[in-house]
Amino acid sequence: METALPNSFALSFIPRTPAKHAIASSMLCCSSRSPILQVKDVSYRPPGTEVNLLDHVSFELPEKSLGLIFGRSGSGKTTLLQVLAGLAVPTEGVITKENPTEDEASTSGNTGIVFQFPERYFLADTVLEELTFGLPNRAQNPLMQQQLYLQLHQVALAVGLLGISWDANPRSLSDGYKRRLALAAQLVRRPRLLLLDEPLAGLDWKARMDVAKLLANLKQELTLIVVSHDLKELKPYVDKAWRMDPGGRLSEACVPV
Ligand SMILES: Nc1ncnc2c1ncn2[C@@H]1O[C@H](COP(=O)(O)OP(=O)(O)OP(=O)(O)O)[C@@H](O)[C@H]1O
Repeated sequence: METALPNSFALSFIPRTPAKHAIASSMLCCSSRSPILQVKDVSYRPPGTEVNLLDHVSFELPEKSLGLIFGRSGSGKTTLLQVLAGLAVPTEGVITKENPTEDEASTSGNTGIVFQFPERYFLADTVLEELTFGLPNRAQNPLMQQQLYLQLHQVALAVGLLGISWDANPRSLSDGYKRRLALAAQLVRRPRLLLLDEPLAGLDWKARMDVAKLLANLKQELTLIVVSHDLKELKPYVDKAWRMDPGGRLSEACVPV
């Protein structure tokens, strides 16, 4: 079933530049852009423990690029994403994120995180509710409501969700669409930096290729850090890559495939 949107919304929708043919930027090209994220000497030790899970991690990432973090299981990749998202506080070091300008201000800070297997945590019974869960209630204000619809449409277009009904139960979608929905639920909040933990995990071949291309397209609009073991699929779109070694030591590296 086609996605139903109010006519007033359809008329007011002005599409963004189509993001169909994203080209992986070279590292040289990226280095001329200003960093949106700078991480300096960050270490992390969980409260009440003696073990450092991150050991003096330093790196920076230019805006509108895709950074990949790979490495052995248990080396600290997810821990780094949690620290970058503000879910854990570094024991040492500094994380600097470029502030959004006023008109770009997001609804929930400028960093989004998509956890591994995000569809396991769907909260709502319809696609629309899942996308808008936790957003401020705009029902009483027609202008804000229209802005929300515009935002939803742009996001649905960007992640390829327009072919499904807003009323569908998120759990009834295919695995690929579930992953798109989870991604869209973050994008609706308009992050400038999006962190993704194993975005291709558990997907079949076709869905993996689709989601990898989708991430490449998204970097025309925002900056992405992806933790993944799926190097082959992501390599064509990676601008910068780092290897995490056991003990939470991060170093810049080429993608080894
Ligand atoms: N709160 C905690 N206290 C102590 N150790 C922890 C805590 N959280 C995670 N760890 C340990 O820290 C290490 C790093 O975990 P993390 O999940 O960041 O690794 P990872 O590289 O993402 O692994 P995977 O690729 O398997 O997802 C693991 O050995 C894990 O058991």
